[in-house]
This record gives sequence, structure tokens and C-alpha cells, in this order.
Amino acid sequence: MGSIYQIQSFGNGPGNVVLATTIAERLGQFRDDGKDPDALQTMCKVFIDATPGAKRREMVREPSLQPVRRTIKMASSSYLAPLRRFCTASRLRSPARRAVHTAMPSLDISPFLSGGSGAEKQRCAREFDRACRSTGFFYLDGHGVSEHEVQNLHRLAREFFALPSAAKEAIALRSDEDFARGYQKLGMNVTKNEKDWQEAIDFFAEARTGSVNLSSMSSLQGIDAKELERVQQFVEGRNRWPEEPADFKRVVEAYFAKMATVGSALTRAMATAFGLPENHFDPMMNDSFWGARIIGYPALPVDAPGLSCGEHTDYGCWIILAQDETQGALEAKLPCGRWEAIPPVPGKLVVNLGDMLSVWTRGHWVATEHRVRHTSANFRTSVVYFHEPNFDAVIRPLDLSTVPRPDVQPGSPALARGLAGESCVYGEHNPWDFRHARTQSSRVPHTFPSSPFAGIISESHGFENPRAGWPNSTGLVFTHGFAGEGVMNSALGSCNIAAILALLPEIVLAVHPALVRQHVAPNCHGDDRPRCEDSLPPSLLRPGSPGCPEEKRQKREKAAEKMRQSNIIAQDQVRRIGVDGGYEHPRARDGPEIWASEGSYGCTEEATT
Ligand SMILES: O=C(O)CCC(=O)C(=O)O
Ligand SMILES: [Fe+2]
Repeated sequence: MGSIYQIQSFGNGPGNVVLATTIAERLGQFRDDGKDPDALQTMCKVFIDATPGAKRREMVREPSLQPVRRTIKMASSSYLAPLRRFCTASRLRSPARRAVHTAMPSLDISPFLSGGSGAEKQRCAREFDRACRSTGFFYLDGHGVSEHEVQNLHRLAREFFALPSAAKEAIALRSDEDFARGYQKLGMNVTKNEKDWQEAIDFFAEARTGSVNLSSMSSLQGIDAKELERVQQFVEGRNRWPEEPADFKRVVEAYFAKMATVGSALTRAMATAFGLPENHFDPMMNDSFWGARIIGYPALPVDAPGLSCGEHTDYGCWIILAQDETQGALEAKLPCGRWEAIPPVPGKLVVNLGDMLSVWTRGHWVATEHRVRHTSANFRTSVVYFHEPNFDAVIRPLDLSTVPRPDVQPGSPALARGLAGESCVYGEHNPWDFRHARTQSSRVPHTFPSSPFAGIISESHGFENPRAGWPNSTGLVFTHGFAGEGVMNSALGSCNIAAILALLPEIVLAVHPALVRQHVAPNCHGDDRPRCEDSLPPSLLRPGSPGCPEEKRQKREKAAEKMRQSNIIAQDQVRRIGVDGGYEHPRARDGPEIWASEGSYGCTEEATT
């Protein structure tokens, strides 16, 4: 049998308990068949992946979970490795996947970070200069961050992105505040007019009140008071931290603090590379208006427009990336025009240069275009730190007339400015929409009015991504409260369930219209987002089905009764598995009754009227 398992489970509500029991039964059968001896482990690990730590501990104590208890207990941060092996070993592997090798140089920055000798620094600066002129991308060693710290960071990021939407939205960007710091759900980040297939938390330096002299910034002259206030709000805004995972703030802040020291070391290396005193740039960089993003990437649907992160150059100076273990998602454009994968290398960070460095060095150093195409099935995380000048520092292109430079064409506006010797100020970059300042991306809040993926992508752990593997799969899809949770958690009231069903016949195994209808219309937020039941395919509106208008009330009552009796399991799902998957669940013999779920989010039957 194929090997795709969709397990979406977020707590120890009664529905999840039944789900887990079902999984256990299914796994038992799997083992008996001897078809996939690793399946037990793998499936439980997926299950755990979707379940926050505290809930998981509760689940371990839950008696009905005895069959999977041992595996739950065994879960540790290393669970992703076998999961990934499982994903990449199967047909899930993207055919476009490339061999992992890279031409990117590697630089040991420790001489500038921890007091190297003059000779060591000179050597480091030379290598550094070479990398900045050629690839504009390099691996970084000697940065003082342990592999353990990086892994911990990614674990926390994954745990955060695995939280229900409501918890994530609790720290969403706020239009009544700076609209820059906080959580952005999937689709909010836009690069070159395409939505990026990512969710993220954005952070910026928190300038002390009055520490940035906005009135000295020429591009802010003459703007109205309200706009000026917005810029001020941005500069002096405060980062938004999630309550969960508990350690998140401490670990992330500690990491950012280390990145600030690494950024300073890179800046000292830059000064040395241009024959300047090491601290030459201190006045411009000593109060860095840094930015950072913790990004979560579900797998990119095969034919979705856009990329996980669209092709772009970053706007500022040093961008320091800590990728998780996902291979080949990040790509940089080589001077020959070829896209080269920048795979993660244990112990190394990745650095790339932003446009301001091209301006600063009059085009001697390159800001390389890059993008993220995350096509494997896992949920990728990446932590991106942008080391920038002080918000109001004037960056004057260096006088490098004595330094030989290759023939540079002004390929970007920033580079053209640099070549022309124009100064720039980080905070002046499009100050009327300061959110552009970090990258060339613009961020526009988006909804998914008719995305066929809408019901799936929310709460995504990569596995939910249909296009990553499901179309070719004969796999079994275990899903609890599937469409409903998708809709509720992502506030995607208008998602097109019909399109999902049409595109993904496998999901019909898992999503019964009763579940869809119950959870979708009207949504559990109690607002007036559109209902989806009208978009159900006619085949699912047959007489007797809960989509059929005249049967609605009767079916709802029946479903409610069943729900009271035994919580979840879409009976029809089980029956169809019996047909399609060669597996007959004992309950399949009870007939085609629908058993609705109350789900983990308290969407009750009453809400469907
Ligand atoms: O996800 C990554 O590794 C890179 C993201 C990136 O380039 C950006 O956010 O500017
Ligand atoms: Fe970037």
C-alpha cells in the first residue's frame, strides 16, 4: 500500500482519542501484513508532530491510547529524522530533487568574533572579500552558535507553527500598532505580487524612545504628521512573543543577541577587507536596526503560483540564515544565471548580502538573488536575521577607486544608485511603507477566497499538502475534523471544499460532507463568512446525504446523536477504506451512517443551522 498518512490532531479531545485508537488498530493490521514495518513508528511520529508538548503528555496518560503509548513516550526532538527519511524514501520525493552539493564558499569568522591575530584577520578578510565579490552567499563557521542551539531554535519554531491558529493569531501583526512585528499567516507575505507559501513571525530591533532622529531623515521631510507617527511607531514598536512554547522568547532572544555580535564581526571584517580600521563603520552600525523572521514553510503545492519565498534580493546588509535540515529548498542565482541549491550544512550558518552592501561598495559586492522552493513533504523552518545599519545612519558609498573591480552592470536600482555614488539610509527605504524596508517583498494581507488548498494548508505540517504527494498516492488519509479545522483555524470561511474534493479524490476517503458542512457553515468564529456547503459536488448531495437540503435537519439530529454516543469517525470513510484500501474496520459493517465529530475546537452542531 502507498505510504501517505495524513494525521491532523491537536489535543486530547475525544475525537483525537478515537482517531488515535483508529490509527493504532490500523497500525496493528499493517504489522500483521508485514507491509511496512516502520509504519507504526512513522505514523505515531506524525501524530506527535501535530500535537503540542503539554497535550502530548496528557495523551500519554490517556488509557485508550495504550497501543501507541510507547511510541508517544519515545518521541523526542529527533523524531523528525525518521519522518523525513520516510518522506524522502517514498514516492513523496520530488522528481526535481537535486543532488546535494554546492559551490558556495565557507568562511570562518572567528578571528573577528573572538580576538584573532592581525594575520588571521587579514586572511579572513581576504576570503570574505572574495566570497562577497563572487557569490554573495557563503557558509559561516566560527560563529559561536552550537548546533544544539540551532536545533533547539527550530524545534521551538516548529512547535509554535504547530499551534492552533488562534494561538498564533494572538501575536499577529496589528494594524493598530506597527503592523510590522508579529505573526503573519500563510499567504500574507508577498514577493513580486505572488503570495509566498510560508507563515512567519517578524521581529525588529526595538529602538529606545527618542533614540532615532527621524527629523534628520531627508525623505521624511514634508510627510504629514500621521505618517511620521507611523514610522515612529515602527521604529519604537515592541516585538510580539507567543506564550507557547514556554522557552520561545528566551531562546530566540538569546539567538538574536548572538546574531548581533556576528553581524558586528562581519562589519569589522568588511572594514578590514577595504583596508579601513576595523571599527570604521561603528558609528553607522552601533545601534543596528536589525530585523528577523522565523519562517515556517509547508511544502509548496506543485502547481501553486509563486514560490515558498519568491526570487528576491534582500534590501539591507548582512543576512544570516539558520536553516533546518531540509535539503535543497533555498537556492541562490549564480552569476551564470543557474539556480544553485544552498543545502544546510550542520554547524554552519549561511550568509548572504543585501542591496545596501552593493550600494555601499559601489557594486564591488553582490547582493545575490535567491528564493526558496520547498517541495519535499516536511514542514521547513528557517530563522533569518537581518543585520542592518542604524535606522537613521547615512551610508555613503565607499571610495574604492583604487580597488580593482570587475565590470559591474547596474542590475538593480540599488546597485545603480551605488554605482552612481549615491548615499542611502536604511530607514529611508520607502519609508511610507516601511515594511518594504527589509526585503523587496511587500506584505499585503491576503485571504484565500477560492484556493483549492485552503482547507488543507492551515495547521500545516507539510504533510497536509496535497500536491506534494497525494495525487500519486494510494495512501490512507486519517483526518480528524479535517475541513472544519482548516476552515476554523485559518478563518478561511470561503474555501472551496468542492475544489478540494475534485482535485484530491483521496480526501474523499477522509472528509465526509457531514464533517465539512458541520464545521464550515457558518464558521465557529460566529461571523458571517460564507458557507461552503453549496459548493459541494452534486455527487455528494445525493438524497440521504447531509448535503441534500431536505434531509439536512434530520441528518443533523442523527449526527448529533451519534456524536454524543461515540464522538468521531466518519463511517463512510471507514467503509470506503474497506473498498479502496483492502482494510475493513469493524465498524464498517454498521452501515453507511454518518458519525459527526464535535472536533477539538468546540464547533457544535448548533452552529450549523
Ligand atoms: O527561508 C530561507 O532560508 C530564506 C528566506 C529569505 O530569503 C528571506 O526571508 O529573505
Ligand atoms: Fe532573502
